[in-house]
Amino acid sequence: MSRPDLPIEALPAWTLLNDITFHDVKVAETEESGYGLVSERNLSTQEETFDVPTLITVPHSLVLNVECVEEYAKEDRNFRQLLDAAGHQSTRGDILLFLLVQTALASRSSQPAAGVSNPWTEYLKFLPAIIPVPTLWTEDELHLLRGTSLEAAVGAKLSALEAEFDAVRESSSGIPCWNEMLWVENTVSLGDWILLDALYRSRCLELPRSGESMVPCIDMVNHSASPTAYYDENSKDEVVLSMRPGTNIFKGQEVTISYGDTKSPAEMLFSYGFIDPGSTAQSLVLPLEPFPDDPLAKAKLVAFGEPPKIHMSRSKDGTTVDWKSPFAYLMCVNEEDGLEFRVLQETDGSRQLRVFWQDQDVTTRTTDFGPLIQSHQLSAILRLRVATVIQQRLQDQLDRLTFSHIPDVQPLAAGYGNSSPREACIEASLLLREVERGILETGIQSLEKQVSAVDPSLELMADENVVAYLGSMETAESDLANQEASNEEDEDDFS
Ligand SMILES: C[S@@+](CC[C@H](N)C(=O)[O-])C[C@H]1O[C@@H](n2cnc3c(N)ncnc32)[C@H](O)[C@@H]1O
Repeated sequence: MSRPDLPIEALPAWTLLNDITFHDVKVAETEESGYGLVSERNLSTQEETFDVPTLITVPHSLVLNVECVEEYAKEDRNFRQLLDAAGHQSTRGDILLFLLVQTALASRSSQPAAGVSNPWTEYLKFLPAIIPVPTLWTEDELHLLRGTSLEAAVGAKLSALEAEFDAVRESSSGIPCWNEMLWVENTVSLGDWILLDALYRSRCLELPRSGESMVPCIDMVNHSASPTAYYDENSKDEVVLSMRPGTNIFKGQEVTISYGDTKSPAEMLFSYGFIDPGSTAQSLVLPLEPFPDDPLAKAKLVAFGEPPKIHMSRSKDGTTVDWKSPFAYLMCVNEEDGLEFRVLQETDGSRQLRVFWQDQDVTTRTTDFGPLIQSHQLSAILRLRVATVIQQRLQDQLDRLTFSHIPDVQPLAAGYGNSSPREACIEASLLLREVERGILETGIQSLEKQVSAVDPSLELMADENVVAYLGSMETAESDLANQEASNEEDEDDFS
């Protein structure tokens, strides 16, 4: 669907009509980040002040959150049917349905069969049609992410978006007006759904009272590691953008906020389409899979209840990596260690999977196996298993990152319609690869120290149970070797 654009010069008229006030700032084209907010005069605030200047005020009625979607459904009976059939599962899902309908309305020149226009119908026309997040990258650009944590994440997201769109299509096909407008006339496609998801992800805010929301005009403010403004809700529930205390903004300078300083580079790229090295946390999240030959793998996944992951974060000085992976502990314990699954029949006939650890019901504590194994007699061995699993997973990821073939790319020259990756995608992916490689290498080194048998002072290897366990393994191995040697002798005899 082609969404008609409105020039940014028309935004002041739209804001006036909708009671949004701008004080000494305007939305304008920036050099590198699309539209942004620019100061129209020199502004400054004292360090210790509560009386900070307000730059933008947006009425509560324009805040697009789950209540706003509900209110809209009260005015529009047809949308109510669509929301009841395909919505009410998440704030994001309801807002996407609302945006889908507004986009469909905005793209129609004739009187629509369904849907009631509201301020968002027009506002959407000011928003960019090109959003640099990886779910909207081309095939060639996605190849640049091979071996990074985003490789699997972007693929999984695209599959999830396709499934979501199919579900909306399916559940609304029985409602005549939406069936005609959305599906028979093919007014919207999967591509539109992916674009709306990207718009939502890159522009939604977490407000203190209104929760997850989109706010017109505040969503025109770009990010900086040294932000000069922040958003909040005032006593009238209006959303306000205010200057930070102790800042100076010169005439013509961009006003910025922080999109958060605890997000990983992958998260920044995934949500916003850029990485700011000055404000990202040195962290990395990798998916983890149970051992393929573990007969309890399925039960462990069901009992764990969420996708297994490894979270890693590197210290500020870059020398150590901390990791967390509650599933890795569950993954590494077995029946002989005291793990048991039982299926219990409830009085209402339903069946429930229960998890037992050393005869204690720990069904509600499956993410706690780290602490749970502490009291086990072979706790050090179990921790050694876990450390080895994590180390191997990091090594596999590092190998994939190192050996995945990155095409020798030439950036897309402006104005040329070829399929080469865009320069911003190349730069962002190279930065992501560099950061993730550093975290993986440091993580592997930290784990190597833990599991290394070379340094006897190290915690795991110094544990007497581990030494005894490895000693028994060595004896078993040498018994096996002796047995094989004597078999060979036998074979020699036969020959
Ligand atoms: C909330 S919107 C801000 C307004 C946006 N620039 C526009 O043209 O509508 C967030 C998007 O702005 C861009 N952006 C914001 N801050 C940026 C930065 N520091 N560097 C690069 N792009 C940035 C990214 O494309 C991001 O997805």
